[in-house]
Amino acid sequence: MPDTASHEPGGLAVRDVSFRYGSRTALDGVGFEVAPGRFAALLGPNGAGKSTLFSLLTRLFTTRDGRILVAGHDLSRHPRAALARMGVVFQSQTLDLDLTIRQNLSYFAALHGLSGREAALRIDAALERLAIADRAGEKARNLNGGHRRRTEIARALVHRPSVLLLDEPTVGLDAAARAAITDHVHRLAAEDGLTVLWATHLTDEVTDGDRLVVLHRGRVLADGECGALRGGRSLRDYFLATTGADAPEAVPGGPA
Ligand SMILES: Nc1ncnc2c1ncn2[C@@H]1O[C@H](COP(=O)(O)OP(=O)(O)OP(=O)(O)O)[C@@H](O)[C@H]1O
Repeated sequence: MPDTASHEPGGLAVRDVSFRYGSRTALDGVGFEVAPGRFAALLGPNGAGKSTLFSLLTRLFTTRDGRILVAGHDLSRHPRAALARMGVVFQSQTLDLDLTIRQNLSYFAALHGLSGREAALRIDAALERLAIADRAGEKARNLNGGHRRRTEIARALVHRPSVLLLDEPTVGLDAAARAAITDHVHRLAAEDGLTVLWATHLTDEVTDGDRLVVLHRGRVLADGECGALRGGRSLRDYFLATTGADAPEAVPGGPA
């Protein structure tokens, strides 16, 4: 049985965060909060600043402008405590293709100080949760893109984070795999209480009950429940009207 009651509650808060690359402003006073157990979509066109924000959230970059709180822990003052509560799925693929699925997760568990029976139980639970337990003994190289992504999500859950960050996690996947992964991660929030921040430029990955943060040219243009924000319009039309940017939303056969 997957261990689903394992995620301590804890939300995410981004407060007045700014970042510049030299003279170029990439983020300008960005602020939003994601309540514990909510799925939040960070929707923005290319160049909006999503990857820059993810780099700040994961401490690849740091800034003095603004604050980030992960499950109540200030990322710049208590980075270890904050990062320990965070799971991350990066945009580019980060599995060791020559290792099995289980080995990839075991290696990651060891980095978090987990080994033996405890690590094995957690790995089993995470693989079950992403419905890839039956592939555990296979080398990552033999998996398709969708299953590799699921493995990365499972790996991000092994240390039982309360906040899960995903940076455009469906890039390069076909419509069916995209729908499956979008659905899996929505369920992690709804059923397991995980706080999720899902960066995307695809409007069909966002559902009406999701928290929606629209980022454009480094600023938050809208923040609220998706269904309420879009009203009678499609999300794509709402997004176009809000940003003036084009959104390559629906891939035929993609998530509803
Ligand atoms: N290393 C860098 N040096 C200078 N400017 C950069 C650098 N990285 C990003 N930028 C600029 O910062 C802004 C935000 O870029 P960022 O990559 O964060 O956006 P994004 O929303 O993630 O877009 P994409 O989906 O294309 O990755 C853009 O104007 C981009 O050109």
